[in-house]
Amino acid sequence: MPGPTSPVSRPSDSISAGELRIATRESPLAMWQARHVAARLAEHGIATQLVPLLSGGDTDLRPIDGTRQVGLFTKRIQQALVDNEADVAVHSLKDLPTQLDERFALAAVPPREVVADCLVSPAGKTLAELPHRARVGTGSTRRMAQLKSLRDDLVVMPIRGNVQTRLAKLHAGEFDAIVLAEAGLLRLEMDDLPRVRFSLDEMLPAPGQGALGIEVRSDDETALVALKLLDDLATRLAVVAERTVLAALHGGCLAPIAAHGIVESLADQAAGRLTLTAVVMSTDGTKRLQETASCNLGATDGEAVAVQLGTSVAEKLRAAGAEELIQAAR
Ligand SMILES: NCc1[nH]cc(CCC(=O)O)c1CC(=O)O
Repeated sequence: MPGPTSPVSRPSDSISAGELRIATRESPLAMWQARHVAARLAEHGIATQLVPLLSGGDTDLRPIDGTRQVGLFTKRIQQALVDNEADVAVHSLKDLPTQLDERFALAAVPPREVVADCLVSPAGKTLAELPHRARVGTGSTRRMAQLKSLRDDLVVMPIRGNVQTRLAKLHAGEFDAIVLAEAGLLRLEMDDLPRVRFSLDEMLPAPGQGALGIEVRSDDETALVALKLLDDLATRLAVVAERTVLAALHGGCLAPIAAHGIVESLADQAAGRLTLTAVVMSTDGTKRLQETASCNLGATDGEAVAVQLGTSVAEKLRAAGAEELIQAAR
């Protein structure tokens, strides 16, 4: 233990000079996320450089783990870590497959801001205000199922593309409304876009929604120490629990599975508590399985507790018939 006169050692003192290279795709959301991480690191005196990666072309398709279905959004920037073109990969955690690659460490999960989904329509209507048989755009079975259970007259239609593309389709009149993660809109500085936030009871979010996940090479101590500065334990434990449900039910990002974790009183270790709610639905919204469970965090390894909680919630959902609903949605 250092004596009272020793200088206080801050983690950033041990980071050697040199810029950390942050890989980013060129979409506006990806660029915002990379710049956000650069700004947070700058607050700790850590210099960075953005490495924009061209999207499209063969490089996008190089499989890094043998599978092509999962991780479409995340692979290109992971490849930049493997090729040593960059040191830091910033993801929307929602897009990061639950099966993590051992070559990378999830070095930081920064504080989550807005977790909820919202309904976006030209006049900012609530779901109840939309006309009979309104056309609502979403590509997500999770959102489709919850929309149908709220209003079974709605015509839920598939929509693709990035946030800007979806908004353009809405404003071209292809849909009466669309559902988006509010976090994405806020990151894109669309604060003034007419929208109505769903409550968590109406529309439980996707595992990891609204959070970022930052990967570095597992053996890159410099990057690990630097990114650790941005890690928020409460958010990390919540998303670990949420993602454990998805993994345990073999859900993948296309399954009608929602999960939301929340940590209370983390500062007071003895009272810290993690609560997890997860939902599995039929895509037509008529069947809904829901489980909620809590655990004390105590002084134990929080992540192990979060995994246990996620596993036990997934087990209860499975016992209630979750896998049948997930299979049927494929
Ligand atoms: N799959 C696309 C995607 N990935 C992350 C976000 C938004 C930000 C987030 O959820 O963290 C979005 C758009 C959306 O779902 O509306």
